[in-house]
Amino acid sequence: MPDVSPLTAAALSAPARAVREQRRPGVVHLGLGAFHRSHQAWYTQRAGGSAGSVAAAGSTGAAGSQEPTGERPWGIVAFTGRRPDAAATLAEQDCVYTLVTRSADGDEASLVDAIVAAHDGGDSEVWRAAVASPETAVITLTVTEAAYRHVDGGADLAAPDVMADIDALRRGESASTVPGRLVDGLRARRGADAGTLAVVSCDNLTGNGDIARDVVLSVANAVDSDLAAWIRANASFVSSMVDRITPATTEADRADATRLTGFDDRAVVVAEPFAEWVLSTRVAADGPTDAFPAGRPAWESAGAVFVDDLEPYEHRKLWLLNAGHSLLAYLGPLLGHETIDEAMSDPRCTEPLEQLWDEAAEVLPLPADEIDDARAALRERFRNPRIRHRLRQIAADGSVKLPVRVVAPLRERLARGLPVGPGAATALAAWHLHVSRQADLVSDRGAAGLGAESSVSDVLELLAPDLATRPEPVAAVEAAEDRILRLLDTPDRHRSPQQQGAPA
Ligand SMILES: NC(=O)c1ccc[n+]([C@@H]2O[C@H](COP(=O)([O-])OP(=O)(O)OC[C@H]3O[C@@H](n4cnc5c(N)ncnc54)[C@H](O)[C@@H]3O)[C@@H](O)[C@H]2O)c1
Ligand SMILES: O=P(O)(O)OC[C@@H](O)[C@@H](O)[C@H](O)[C@H](O)CO
Repeated sequence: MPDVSPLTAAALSAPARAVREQRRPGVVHLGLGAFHRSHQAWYTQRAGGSAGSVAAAGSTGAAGSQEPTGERPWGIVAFTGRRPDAAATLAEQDCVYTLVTRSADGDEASLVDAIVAAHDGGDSEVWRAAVASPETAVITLTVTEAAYRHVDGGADLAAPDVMADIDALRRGESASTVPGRLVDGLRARRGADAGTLAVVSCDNLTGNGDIARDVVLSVANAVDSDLAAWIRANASFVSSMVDRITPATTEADRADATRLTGFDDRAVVVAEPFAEWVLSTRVAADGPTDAFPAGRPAWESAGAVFVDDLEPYEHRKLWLLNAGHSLLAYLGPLLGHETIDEAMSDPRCTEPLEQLWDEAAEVLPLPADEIDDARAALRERFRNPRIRHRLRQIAADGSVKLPVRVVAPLRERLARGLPVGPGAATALAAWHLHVSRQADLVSDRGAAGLGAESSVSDVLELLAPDLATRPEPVAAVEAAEDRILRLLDTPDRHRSPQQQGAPA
């Protein structure tokens, strides 16, 4: 390989460097993972300022293409969720990183420079100062579904770490959970009299802004009711539907990026070309009257859409894309597959996938042609052979994901007198087999009680207690489980001899 230099801000073109110097640190982000870098940071970059193009030879594109608007371009102060590593890595390269946009035909690399600072989320002093800064107008979140610690109507106040946070916050000390950290930051903002702001959730949950609000207010109430009242009046909580398939980065991805740019980048992110962001403008009756009371980047100029009623968009995405992902993530490994595209080449996976989509389509509040288009696009996106999206990554935390992706549309069907359907039943049965028979693959503390002896009723009790005593769902999932077990016993041309002996 020709000369490879470490990636720093010096790699940016002169106009991009000029834009970067003007960036206003108005967005604070919590959860500095792959998805934030491929999605919100990319939208923010494209929303204002000039291109973040690569100055060096070998570049193949620019992350931003907007002309300067006259307003200062926005910048992001990003915090890791759990470990400091990602912040340290990014900070070492001036927070500039490569986005590899990977289509079925090839890769395009661009540099993203919208992040202006990266910090360890455990550094509570820096976190408080960032949230309390009068320049901060928006907090965005990508912390995973499980991190909200959500139970009906609020945070799980009986969970030991949430209880510990409440005690710590009462003593004026820092918190460790996401709801606790948000309360800690917002208390500092109240203390600084820095005024209103918006909290935007970008995690795969229905009504994710409402969930963020509920968990924050419940923890704040337990700490200090005046603080809760201040947060209610000053912080808007914005729900958003986010979409861009972004697998965890591998060493091979890093090498690909280096080949394209000539830089050694330790914070590369790879994503599909498709991207969607739909944000709700609806506000709570007792909160700020504007969803973004302190302003925001012009994300719409980068393709984001603002709507009053988000529900159809989030249901489309969660009940088709994410439900399909979860079905494949549990069924696929049982059949010897490792990635989404591998599972998509196996009719034993695609048949229940299409059934799952048929079932969701019947209760989606959208025109049939829109649903057909979305399904056609998903087939193509899932089949992209160059996006190696590992089923194991998607499988994590099924106990939190399945209620949102699979149980919610199923409940909607039952409410309308429709049958359970084999697609949803297969997803739930495959999850049961995954957690009860593939312990080495399971990463889900919510599923800890489901061992080899667990039954379908136990599964439903955990995911959907209201369905656990109803004969139809139990029978449908049991029948689906039998079907999967028969598949596992049947030699198939899709399975290598090694795989044929594996699961059971
Ligand atoms: N990757 C995608 O394709 C994609 C697409 C749409 C939405 N999302 C949403 O973004 C989330 C993150 O995805 P990612 O690809 O960036 O994952 P990632 O593993 O790269 O990053 C996850 C981030 O969340 C933080 N985190 C995890 N658990 C936490 C906890 N308990 N408390 C605080 N922080 C915690 C981690 O520290 C990390 O910063 C997903 O869970 C999903 O809700 C991801
Ligand atoms: O990121 P998670 O863990 O919520 O879910 C895994 C995937 O289903 C998800 O990341 C999708 O790739 C994404 O939602 C596509 O926009």
